[in-house]
Amino acid sequence: KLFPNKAATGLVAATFTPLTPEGEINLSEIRPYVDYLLEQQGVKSIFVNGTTGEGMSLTVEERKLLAVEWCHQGKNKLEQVIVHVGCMSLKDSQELARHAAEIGADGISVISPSFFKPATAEALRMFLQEVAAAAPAMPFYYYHIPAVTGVNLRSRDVLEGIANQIPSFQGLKFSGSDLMDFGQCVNYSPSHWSLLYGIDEQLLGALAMGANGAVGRLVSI
Ligand SMILES: CC(=O)N[C@@H]([C@@H](O)[C@H](O)[C@H](O)CO)[C@@H](O)CC(=O)C(=O)O
Repeated sequence: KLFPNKAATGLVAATFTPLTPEGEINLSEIRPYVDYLLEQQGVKSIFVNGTTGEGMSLTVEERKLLAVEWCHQGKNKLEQVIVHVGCMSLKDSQELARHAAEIGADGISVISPSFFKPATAEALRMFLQEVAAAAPAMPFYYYHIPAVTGVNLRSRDVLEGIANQIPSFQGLKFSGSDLMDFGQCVNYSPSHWSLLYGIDEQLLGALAMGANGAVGRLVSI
């Protein structure tokens, strides 16, 4: 099998990015953070450089340093380290995707570009495809978060035929409140995909609809 079924399920912590008082990334906090998540929260998987981690406000270099440290500290301890690699620039996203593969991350995730927004689901799929192709063996998760991106395309439309364009497609991180769209994604998805819900306050509803897990901030603190 080209892509072993290694989808992230259960609780996934959306990690904060530790900073020094001067605003520099503080890598020394990551090891105790991993231990805290495992020992105090019972969380075995993490989602780094996402919304909570303020990935979109960091430089590509900072994101790489963080991804390296999370993977290093999580090795043989965490089940999954998923690295968010979405950027406004396709080339930056591709660079981060390649980097995540090189450092042994377990998956990558990509948010929609949000300054020049894709007008159609097909246009967004093409962007995702180009990023995924830079790291074709990395399990790939589309990250839907319309309140932040302003991209209100239905995830169900984005998923249409996506496995043909992205053979490494592994699932969806759905941080939207439209449970009808989420439910339609559940109905469409093959069983080896993982549908991770991202609004902690609505998690019970999403679990009832078939979510395989959650990516959230409330377990990260
Ligand atoms: C906008 C936002 O930060 N949403 C959070 C939620 O965990 C959110 O903090 C929670 O529902 C509390 O409102 C997660 O979806 C974030 C997340 O998965 C990420 O950091 O990538």
